[in-house]
Amino acid sequence: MKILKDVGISIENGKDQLKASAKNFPIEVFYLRNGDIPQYLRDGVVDAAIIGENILIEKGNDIAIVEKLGFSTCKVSLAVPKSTKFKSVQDLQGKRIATSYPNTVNQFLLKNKIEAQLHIINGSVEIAPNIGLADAIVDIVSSGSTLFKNNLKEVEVLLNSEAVLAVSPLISSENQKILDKLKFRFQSVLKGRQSKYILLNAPNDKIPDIIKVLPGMKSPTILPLAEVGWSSLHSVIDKNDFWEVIDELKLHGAQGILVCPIENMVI
Ligand SMILES: Nc1ncnc2c1ncn2[C@@H]1O[C@H](COP(=O)(O)OP(=O)(O)OP(=O)(O)O)[C@@H](O)[C@H]1O
Ligand SMILES: O=P(O)(O)OC[C@H]1O[C@H](OP(=O)(O)OP(=O)(O)O)[C@H](O)[C@@H]1O
Ligand SMILES: [Mg+2]
Repeated sequence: MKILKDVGISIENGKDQLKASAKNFPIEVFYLRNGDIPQYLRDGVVDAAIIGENILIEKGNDIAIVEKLGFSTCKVSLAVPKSTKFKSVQDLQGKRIATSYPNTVNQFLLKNKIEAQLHIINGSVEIAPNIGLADAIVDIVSSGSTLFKNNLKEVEVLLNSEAVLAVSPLISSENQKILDKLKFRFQSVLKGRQSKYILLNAPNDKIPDIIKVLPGMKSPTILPLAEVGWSSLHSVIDKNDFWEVIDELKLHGAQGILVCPIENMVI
């Protein structure tokens, strides 16, 4: 809902309403059960969906991903009780594994030539070893606190997941055009989230060194300050390089450094 809001699409949905229209963009939004979405896409009931990649891997291998969206990141992991001496995945031979992700687990077992017994359950998977239902589990791990609370330890990551925009194979060319517009807006917001706008003041003789640290989208903007011999530089930096860049800029004589968030970045 936040990414839709950030791309300027406002959804009019009353309390607990499962179908809503956008006020200012030609889409309808359905709030559907996560695990049902791959089938809705396959059948063309919906043209596109925002869904966890882990669910597509489990139930919708045939469905194309349009864009990775960078939120709801999690792993699908194998975990065993803390007290279990676990050396390698071969220790799973003949063991019982509880999971809501049977296809993902079966593929993993096949790849590792392991024969194990699967217990498919829909939720509260982490409790399975404690109630004697299984020797190991495969489930979503994010912070790891659910594993910790249930005395389990993660021993293998089967896959990494994040929210994605997925498309129905039956989408019409008319609706594909709308989806392309949506994808473009998502990309602009995601690039913006990844970047910061930076402004700083520097003596003119330091500008060549500073430009090397600040490549920007094309090249930095340089504006003269009222004080002779000084300029203001504006540029865009990657959020992840932020602190290293600031340290280098200071070394090169930059002053009055301002860093601002970017709402949208259209390249
Ligand atoms: N703790 C978490 N941290 C990050 N992402 C998560 C977490 N739990 C779930 N997700 C992501 O969100 C998606 C939906 O979560 P989950 O499967 O828990 O749905 P749910 O709301 O419990 O739905 P359902 O009731 O249909 O099972 C998951 O497929 C996964 O991609
Ligand atoms: O590593 P953590 O940060 O603890 O997150 C992982 C937990 O989050 C999800 O459960 P959720 O709270 O969605 O409950 P659910 O079982 O009802 O889906 C998932 O099924 C794990 O149990
Ligand atoms: Mg959940």
